[in-house]
Amino acid sequence: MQKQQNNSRASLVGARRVVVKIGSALLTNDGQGLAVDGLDSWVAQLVALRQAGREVVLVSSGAVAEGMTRLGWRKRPSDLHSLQAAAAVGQMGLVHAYETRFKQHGLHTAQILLGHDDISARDRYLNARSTLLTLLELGVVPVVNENDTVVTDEIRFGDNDTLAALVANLIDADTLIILTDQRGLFNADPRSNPDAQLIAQAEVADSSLDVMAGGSAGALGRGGMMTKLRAARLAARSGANTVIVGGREDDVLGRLFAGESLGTLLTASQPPIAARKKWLAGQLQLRGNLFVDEGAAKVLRQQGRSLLSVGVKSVSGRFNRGDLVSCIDPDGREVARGLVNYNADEAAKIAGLATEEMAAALGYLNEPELIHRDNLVLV
Ligand SMILES: Nc1ncnc2c1ncn2[C@@H]1O[C@H](COP(=O)(O)OP(=O)(O)O)[C@@H](O)[C@H]1O
Ligand SMILES: N[C@@H](CCC(=O)OP(=O)(O)O)C(=O)O
Repeated sequence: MQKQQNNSRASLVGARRVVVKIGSALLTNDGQGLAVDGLDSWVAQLVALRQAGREVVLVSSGAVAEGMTRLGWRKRPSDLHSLQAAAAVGQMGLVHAYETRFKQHGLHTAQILLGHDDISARDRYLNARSTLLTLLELGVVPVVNENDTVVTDEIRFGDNDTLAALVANLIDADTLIILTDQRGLFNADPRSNPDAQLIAQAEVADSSLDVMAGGSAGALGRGGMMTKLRAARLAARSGANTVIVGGREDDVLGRLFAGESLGTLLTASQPPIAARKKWLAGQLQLRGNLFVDEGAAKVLRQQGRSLLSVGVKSVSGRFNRGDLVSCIDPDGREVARGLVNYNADEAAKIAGLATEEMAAALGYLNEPELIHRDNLVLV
Protein backbone atom coordinates (compact mmCIF):
# COMPACT_ATOMS: atom_id res chain seq x y z
CA MET A 1 0.00 0.00 0.00
CA GLN A 2 1.41 3.37 -1.00
CA LYS A 3 1.39 5.77 1.91
CA GLN A 4 2.17 9.41 1.87
CA GLN A 5 4.04 11.29 4.51
CA ASN A 6 4.47 14.92 5.08
CA ASN A 7 4.58 16.82 8.25
CA SER A 8 1.47 18.91 7.96
CA ARG A 9 -2.22 18.59 8.65
CA ALA A 10 -2.72 17.94 4.95
CA SER A 11 -0.99 14.56 5.38
CA LEU A 12 -4.04 13.41 7.37
CA VAL A 13 -6.25 13.95 4.33
CA GLY A 14 -4.32 11.22 2.53
CA ALA A 15 -4.21 8.79 5.48
CA ARG A 16 -5.08 5.24 4.38
CA ARG A 17 -4.69 3.08 7.48
CA VAL A 18 -5.62 4.50 10.84
CA VAL A 19 -5.57 3.31 14.46
CA VAL A 20 -8.02 5.19 16.70
CA LYS A 21 -7.65 4.83 20.47
CA ILE A 22 -10.47 5.78 22.84
CA GLY A 23 -9.32 6.13 26.44
CA SER A 24 -11.06 5.19 29.67
CA ALA A 25 -11.43 8.79 30.82
CA LEU A 26 -13.50 9.57 27.73
CA LEU A 27 -15.34 6.33 27.17
CA THR A 28 -16.75 6.00 30.66
CA ASN A 29 -18.05 9.53 31.17
CA ASP A 30 -15.83 9.95 34.22
CA GLY A 31 -16.91 6.64 35.72
CA GLN A 32 -20.66 6.81 35.08
CA GLY A 33 -20.94 3.69 32.88
CA LEU A 34 -20.19 3.76 29.17
CA ALA A 35 -20.67 7.16 27.53
CA VAL A 36 -23.66 6.22 25.35
CA ASP A 37 -23.92 9.45 23.34
CA GLY A 38 -20.17 9.48 22.83
CA LEU A 39 -20.22 5.88 21.61
CA ASP A 40 -23.00 6.63 19.10
CA SER A 41 -21.01 9.53 17.75
CA TRP A 42 -17.58 7.80 17.60
CA VAL A 43 -19.03 4.76 15.87
CA ALA A 44 -20.77 6.97 13.30
CA GLN A 45 -17.49 8.83 12.73
CA LEU A 46 -15.51 5.58 12.38
CA VAL A 47 -18.09 4.29 9.91
CA ALA A 48 -17.69 7.50 7.89
CA LEU A 49 -13.90 6.99 7.81
CA ARG A 50 -14.41 3.47 6.46
CA GLN A 51 -16.91 4.69 3.90
CA ALA A 52 -14.33 7.23 2.75
CA GLY A 53 -12.02 4.28 1.96
CA ARG A 54 -9.77 4.45 5.03
CA GLU A 55 -8.94 1.26 6.94
CA VAL A 56 -9.71 1.61 10.62
CA VAL A 57 -8.64 -0.32 13.72
CA LEU A 58 -10.20 0.74 17.01
CA VAL A 59 -8.29 0.33 20.28
CA SER A 60 -10.78 0.80 23.08
CA SER A 61 -10.26 0.98 26.82
CA GLY A 62 -13.12 0.90 29.27
CA ALA A 63 -13.35 -2.76 30.29
CA VAL A 64 -12.31 -2.20 33.91
CA ALA A 65 -14.43 0.93 34.27
CA GLU A 66 -17.52 -0.75 32.72
CA GLY A 67 -16.94 -3.86 34.85
CA MET A 68 -16.82 -1.73 37.98
CA THR A 69 -20.14 -0.13 37.04
CA ARG A 70 -21.74 -3.51 36.31
CA LEU A 71 -20.48 -4.95 39.60
CA GLY A 72 -21.57 -1.85 41.54
CA TRP A 73 -18.02 -0.96 42.67
CA ARG A 74 -17.46 2.72 43.35
CA LYS A 75 -13.73 2.58 44.00
CA ARG A 76 -11.18 1.11 41.60
CA PRO A 77 -9.74 -1.96 43.37
CA SER A 78 -5.98 -2.13 43.75
CA ASP A 79 -5.46 -5.89 43.65
CA LEU A 80 -4.74 -7.48 40.30
CA HIS A 81 -7.34 -10.23 40.41
CA SER A 82 -10.22 -7.89 41.20
CA LEU A 83 -9.11 -5.66 38.32
CA GLN A 84 -8.93 -8.68 36.04
CA ALA A 85 -12.39 -9.83 37.15
CA ALA A 86 -13.78 -6.35 36.49
CA ALA A 87 -12.13 -6.31 33.06
CA ALA A 88 -13.63 -9.70 32.19
CA VAL A 89 -17.13 -8.51 33.14
CA GLY A 90 -16.69 -5.11 31.48
CA GLN A 91 -15.22 -6.39 28.21
CA MET A 92 -18.57 -8.08 27.52
CA GLY A 93 -20.33 -4.72 27.81
CA LEU A 94 -17.72 -3.02 25.69
CA VAL A 95 -17.89 -5.39 22.73
CA HIS A 96 -21.66 -5.51 22.95
CA ALA A 97 -21.81 -1.71 22.85
CA TYR A 98 -19.63 -1.58 19.74
CA GLU A 99 -21.16 -4.55 17.99
CA THR A 100 -24.72 -3.28 18.21
CA ARG A 101 -23.77 0.19 17.03
CA PHE A 102 -21.58 -0.86 14.09
CA LYS A 103 -24.27 -3.35 13.07
CA GLN A 104 -26.78 -0.51 12.73
CA HIS A 105 -24.45 0.87 10.04
CA GLY A 106 -24.09 -2.55 8.38
CA LEU A 107 -20.52 -3.18 9.56
CA HIS A 108 -19.12 -6.23 11.35
CA THR A 109 -16.75 -5.89 14.31
CA ALA A 110 -14.15 -8.35 15.64
CA GLN A 111 -12.80 -8.62 19.17
CA ILE A 112 -8.99 -8.76 19.42
CA LEU A 113 -7.45 -9.11 22.89
CA LEU A 114 -3.67 -8.78 22.90
CA GLY A 115 -0.97 -9.30 25.49
CA HIS A 116 2.71 -8.45 25.50
CA ASP A 117 3.71 -11.89 24.14
CA ASP A 118 1.45 -11.48 21.15
CA ILE A 119 3.55 -8.57 20.00
CA SER A 120 7.02 -9.57 21.19
CA ALA A 121 6.98 -13.26 20.13
CA ARG A 122 7.67 -13.19 16.42
CA ASP A 123 5.31 -15.99 15.38
CA ARG A 124 2.45 -14.42 17.26
CA TYR A 125 3.40 -11.01 15.89
CA LEU A 126 2.96 -12.33 12.35
CA ASN A 127 -0.30 -14.08 13.26
CA ALA A 128 -1.73 -10.95 14.87
CA ARG A 129 -0.61 -8.88 11.87
CA SER A 130 -2.10 -11.29 9.32
CA THR A 131 -5.39 -11.58 11.18
CA LEU A 132 -5.77 -7.82 11.55
CA LEU A 133 -4.92 -7.23 7.88
CA THR A 134 -7.36 -9.97 6.82
CA LEU A 135 -10.12 -8.37 8.91
CA LEU A 136 -9.41 -5.00 7.28
CA GLU A 137 -9.59 -6.59 3.81
CA LEU A 138 -12.95 -8.09 4.78
CA GLY A 139 -14.23 -4.64 5.73
CA VAL A 140 -14.55 -5.60 9.41
CA VAL A 141 -13.68 -3.11 12.18
CA PRO A 142 -11.30 -4.77 14.69
CA VAL A 143 -11.89 -3.65 18.29
CA VAL A 144 -8.68 -4.18 20.25
CA ASN A 145 -8.05 -4.14 24.00
CA GLU A 146 -5.38 -5.56 26.27
CA ASN A 147 -6.07 -9.16 27.31
CA ASP A 148 -6.46 -7.97 30.92
CA THR A 149 -7.75 -11.28 32.29
CA VAL A 150 -4.51 -13.19 31.86
CA VAL A 151 -1.70 -10.63 31.93
CA THR A 152 0.36 -10.22 35.06
CA ASP A 153 1.54 -6.92 36.43
CA GLU A 154 5.10 -7.11 35.18
CA ILE A 155 4.17 -7.62 31.56
CA ARG A 156 1.09 -5.44 31.26
CA PHE A 157 1.00 -2.59 28.79
CA GLY A 158 -1.18 -1.06 31.53
CA ASP A 159 -2.28 1.86 29.44
CA ASN A 160 -3.84 1.47 26.02
CA ASP A 161 -1.77 4.29 24.54
CA THR A 162 1.20 1.92 24.34
CA LEU A 163 -0.96 -0.90 23.00
CA ALA A 164 -2.41 1.38 20.30
CA ALA A 165 1.08 2.43 19.20
CA LEU A 166 2.22 -1.20 18.98
CA VAL A 167 -0.87 -2.00 16.92
CA ALA A 168 0.06 0.93 14.62
CA ASN A 169 3.56 -0.63 14.24
CA LEU A 170 2.05 -4.06 13.75
CA ILE A 171 -0.26 -3.16 10.86
CA ASP A 172 1.90 -0.43 9.36
CA ALA A 173 -0.66 2.30 10.04
CA ASP A 174 0.12 5.78 8.77
CA THR A 175 -1.80 7.56 11.51
CA LEU A 176 -2.54 7.01 15.21
CA ILE A 177 -5.36 9.06 16.73
CA ILE A 178 -5.54 9.15 20.53
CA LEU A 179 -8.93 10.42 21.66
CA THR A 180 -8.89 11.66 25.23
CA ASP A 181 -10.70 13.97 27.66
CA GLN A 182 -8.46 17.02 26.99
CA ARG A 183 -8.27 18.95 23.73
CA GLY A 184 -4.72 17.72 23.18
CA LEU A 185 -1.29 18.07 24.72
CA PHE A 186 -0.91 21.35 26.62
CA ASN A 187 2.35 22.92 27.75
CA ALA A 188 1.27 22.00 31.34
CA ASP A 189 -1.54 19.86 32.80
CA PRO A 190 -4.70 21.94 32.15
CA ARG A 191 -6.42 20.41 35.20
CA SER A 192 -4.02 22.24 37.49
CA ASN A 193 -2.94 25.11 35.15
CA PRO A 194 -5.91 27.02 33.73
CA ASP A 195 -3.58 29.15 31.57
CA ALA A 196 -1.95 26.15 29.88
CA GLN A 197 -1.61 26.47 26.09
CA LEU A 198 -2.47 23.79 23.55
CA ILE A 199 0.46 22.57 21.43
CA ALA A 200 -0.91 22.39 17.86
CA GLN A 201 2.02 20.59 16.28
CA ALA A 202 5.48 19.34 17.20
CA GLU A 203 8.14 16.96 16.02
CA VAL A 204 7.65 13.81 18.11
CA ALA A 205 11.32 13.58 19.10
CA ASP A 206 11.36 17.14 20.50
CA SER A 207 12.64 16.69 24.07
CA SER A 208 10.95 19.86 25.36
CA LEU A 209 7.66 17.92 25.14
CA ASP A 210 8.69 15.63 28.02
CA VAL A 211 8.42 18.35 30.64
CA MET A 212 5.05 19.49 29.32
CA ALA A 213 3.58 15.97 29.40
CA GLY A 214 4.80 15.29 32.92
CA GLY A 215 1.43 15.65 34.74
CA SER A 216 -0.35 12.58 36.06
CA ALA A 217 -3.39 10.78 34.61
CA GLY A 218 -7.02 11.49 35.46
CA ALA A 219 -8.90 9.35 38.03
CA LEU A 220 -9.87 6.68 35.47
CA GLY A 221 -7.09 6.83 32.92
CA ARG A 222 -3.88 4.92 33.40
CA GLY A 223 -1.29 6.88 31.58
CA GLY A 224 -1.83 10.62 31.39
CA MET A 225 -0.03 12.56 28.66
CA MET A 226 3.39 11.02 29.24
CA THR A 227 2.26 7.61 27.94
CA LYS A 228 0.59 9.34 24.99
CA LEU A 229 3.83 11.08 24.10
CA ARG A 230 5.75 7.81 24.49
CA ALA A 231 3.13 6.08 22.36
CA ALA A 232 3.56 8.72 19.66
CA ARG A 233 7.30 8.01 19.70
CA LEU A 234 6.69 4.27 19.42
CA ALA A 235 4.26 4.82 16.52
CA ALA A 236 6.87 7.01 14.81
CA ARG A 237 9.26 4.02 14.69
CA SER A 238 7.17 2.68 11.85
CA GLY A 239 6.59 6.17 10.47
CA ALA A 240 3.09 6.90 11.81
CA ASN A 241 2.08 10.44 12.75
CA THR A 242 0.02 10.76 15.95
CA VAL A 243 -2.75 13.17 16.87
CA ILE A 244 -3.78 13.57 20.52
CA VAL A 245 -7.19 15.20 20.49
CA GLY A 246 -10.36 15.75 22.50
CA GLY A 247 -12.88 13.01 21.75
CA ARG A 248 -15.83 15.22 22.72
CA GLU A 249 -15.19 17.76 19.95
CA ASP A 250 -18.00 17.65 17.41
CA ASP A 251 -17.23 15.26 14.48
CA VAL A 252 -13.59 15.24 15.57
CA LEU A 253 -12.47 12.43 13.25
CA GLY A 254 -14.23 13.80 10.17
CA ARG A 255 -12.74 17.23 10.73
CA LEU A 256 -9.23 15.92 11.43
CA PHE A 257 -9.16 13.87 8.25
CA ALA A 258 -10.48 16.85 6.30
CA GLY A 259 -7.25 18.59 7.37
CA GLU A 260 -8.61 20.83 10.14
CA SER A 261 -6.14 21.80 12.84
CA LEU A 262 -7.53 20.14 15.98
CA GLY A 263 -5.60 18.71 18.94
CA THR A 264 -1.84 18.09 18.86
CA LEU A 265 -0.18 16.62 15.76
CA LEU A 266 3.08 14.85 16.64
CA THR A 267 5.00 14.21 13.45
CA ALA A 268 7.34 11.29 12.77
CA SER A 269 10.73 12.27 11.43
CA GLN A 270 11.10 9.43 8.92
CA PRO A 271 8.81 8.34 6.09
CA PRO A 272 6.79 5.21 6.97
CA ILE A 273 8.43 2.61 4.77
CA ALA A 274 12.01 3.56 5.62
CA ALA A 275 11.17 3.83 9.32
CA ARG A 276 9.42 0.47 9.43
CA LYS A 277 12.21 -1.34 7.67
CA LYS A 278 14.84 0.21 9.89
CA TRP A 279 12.83 -0.81 12.92
CA LEU A 280 12.45 -4.39 11.67
CA ALA A 281 16.13 -4.71 10.91
CA GLY A 282 17.34 -3.02 14.06
CA GLN A 283 15.45 -4.83 16.77
CA LEU A 284 16.04 -8.51 16.08
CA GLN A 285 18.87 -11.00 15.99
CA LEU A 286 19.55 -12.98 12.84
CA ARG A 287 18.49 -16.60 13.30
CA GLY A 288 19.33 -18.21 9.96
CA ASN A 289 20.02 -17.98 6.24
CA LEU A 290 18.07 -18.63 3.09
CA PHE A 291 20.41 -19.26 0.15
CA VAL A 292 18.64 -17.86 -2.91
CA ASP A 293 19.30 -18.38 -6.62
CA GLU A 294 20.41 -15.70 -9.09
CA GLY A 295 16.85 -14.96 -10.24
CA ALA A 296 15.50 -14.46 -6.73
CA ALA A 297 18.48 -12.27 -5.77
CA LYS A 298 17.77 -10.10 -8.81
CA VAL A 299 14.06 -9.55 -8.16
CA LEU A 300 14.73 -8.81 -4.51
CA ARG A 301 17.44 -6.27 -5.37
CA GLN A 302 15.79 -4.62 -8.34
CA GLN A 303 12.09 -4.82 -7.68
CA GLY A 304 11.75 -5.09 -3.92
CA ARG A 305 9.44 -8.10 -4.32
CA SER A 306 8.49 -10.80 -1.79
CA LEU A 307 10.74 -13.86 -1.53
CA LEU A 308 9.02 -17.00 -2.85
CA SER A 309 10.12 -20.54 -2.00
CA VAL A 310 10.85 -21.30 -5.66
CA GLY A 311 13.91 -19.02 -5.49
CA VAL A 312 15.42 -20.67 -2.40
CA LYS A 313 18.07 -23.36 -2.86
CA SER A 314 18.87 -24.27 0.74
CA VAL A 315 18.44 -23.19 4.33
CA SER A 316 20.71 -22.97 7.38
CA GLY A 317 20.13 -22.15 11.07
CA ARG A 318 17.42 -22.98 13.61
CA PHE A 319 14.71 -20.40 13.13
CA ASN A 320 11.01 -20.18 13.86
CA ARG A 321 8.18 -18.47 12.04
CA GLY A 322 8.57 -14.73 12.55
CA ASP A 323 12.34 -14.80 13.14
CA LEU A 324 14.73 -12.56 11.26
CA VAL A 325 16.71 -14.39 8.56
CA SER A 326 19.22 -13.33 5.95
CA CYS A 327 18.88 -13.94 2.19
CA ILE A 328 22.26 -14.85 0.63
CA ASP A 329 22.97 -14.80 -3.12
CA PRO A 330 25.01 -17.47 -4.99
CA ASP A 331 28.19 -15.38 -4.47
CA GLY A 332 27.70 -15.47 -0.71
CA ARG A 333 26.64 -11.82 -0.47
CA GLU A 334 23.72 -10.80 1.72
CA VAL A 335 20.88 -9.40 -0.41
CA ALA A 336 18.18 -8.74 2.16
CA ARG A 337 16.91 -9.74 5.57
CA GLY A 338 13.36 -10.18 6.75
CA LEU A 339 10.80 -11.92 8.95
CA VAL A 340 10.28 -15.46 7.69
CA ASN A 341 6.79 -16.98 7.49
CA TYR A 342 7.93 -20.62 8.03
CA ASN A 343 10.30 -22.31 10.46
CA ALA A 344 13.63 -23.87 9.37
CA ASP A 345 12.23 -27.40 8.82
CA GLU A 346 9.30 -26.11 6.82
CA ALA A 347 11.52 -23.77 4.79
CA ALA A 348 13.84 -26.68 3.94
CA LYS A 349 10.83 -28.74 2.80
CA ILE A 350 9.48 -26.06 0.47
CA ALA A 351 12.83 -24.72 -0.83
CA GLY A 352 12.74 -24.76 -4.64
CA LEU A 353 9.00 -25.50 -4.82
CA ALA A 354 6.50 -23.37 -6.71
CA THR A 355 3.91 -21.63 -4.53
CA GLU A 356 1.17 -24.03 -5.76
CA GLU A 357 3.23 -26.99 -4.48
CA MET A 358 3.77 -25.64 -0.97
CA ALA A 359 0.46 -26.79 0.54
CA ALA A 360 0.97 -30.36 -0.71
CA ALA A 361 4.52 -30.51 0.68
CA LEU A 362 3.55 -29.13 4.09
CA GLY A 363 -0.04 -30.30 4.45
CA TYR A 364 -1.11 -26.67 5.10
CA LEU A 365 -0.30 -23.13 3.95
CA ASN A 366 0.46 -20.15 6.20
CA GLU A 367 1.23 -17.55 3.56
CA PRO A 368 2.18 -17.96 -0.11
CA GLU A 369 5.44 -16.00 0.39
CA LEU A 370 8.45 -17.18 2.38
CA ILE A 371 9.10 -13.55 3.30
CA HIS A 372 6.54 -10.87 2.47
CA ARG A 373 7.99 -7.71 0.91
CA ASP A 374 6.57 -5.56 3.75
CA ASN A 375 8.75 -7.58 6.13
CA LEU A 376 11.88 -7.52 3.95
CA VAL A 377 14.74 -5.01 4.10
CA LEU A 378 17.36 -4.77 1.33
CA VAL A 379 20.92 -4.56 2.62
N1 LIG B 1 0.44 18.56 29.51
C1 LIG B 1 -0.78 17.98 29.61
N2 LIG B 1 -1.72 18.28 28.66
C2 LIG B 1 -2.96 17.70 28.72
N3 LIG B 1 -3.33 16.84 29.68
C3 LIG B 1 -2.43 16.48 30.64
C4 LIG B 1 -1.09 17.04 30.65
N4 LIG B 1 -0.42 16.51 31.68
C5 LIG B 1 -1.25 15.65 32.29
N5 LIG B 1 -2.48 15.63 31.70
C6 LIG B 1 -3.62 14.80 32.16
O1 LIG B 1 -3.76 13.65 31.33
C7 LIG B 1 -5.15 13.26 31.37
C8 LIG B 1 -5.45 12.31 30.22
O2 LIG B 1 -4.81 11.08 30.44
P1 LIG B 1 -5.61 9.80 30.97
O3 LIG B 1 -6.39 10.17 32.22
O4 LIG B 1 -4.66 8.68 31.03
O5 LIG B 1 -6.69 9.61 29.81
P2 LIG B 1 -7.09 8.40 28.86
O6 LIG B 1 -7.95 7.50 29.65
O7 LIG B 1 -7.81 9.10 27.74
O8 LIG B 1 -5.85 7.72 28.40
C9 LIG B 1 -5.87 14.58 31.30
O9 LIG B 1 -7.16 14.51 31.85
C10 LIG B 1 -4.94 15.54 32.06
O10 LIG B 1 -5.37 15.81 33.37
N1 LIG C 1 -7.38 -2.50 29.31
C1 LIG C 1 -7.87 -1.49 30.21
C2 LIG C 1 -7.45 -0.12 29.71
C3 LIG C 1 -6.43 0.56 30.56
C4 LIG C 1 -6.65 2.07 30.47
O1 LIG C 1 -7.51 2.63 31.13
O2 LIG C 1 -5.89 2.68 29.54
P1 LIG C 1 -6.01 4.25 29.13
O3 LIG C 1 -7.33 4.46 28.48
O4 LIG C 1 -4.89 4.37 28.14
O5 LIG C 1 -5.78 5.15 30.30
C5 LIG C 1 -9.42 -1.49 30.24
O6 LIG C 1 -10.05 -1.80 29.22
O7 LIG C 1 -9.98 -1.14 31.26
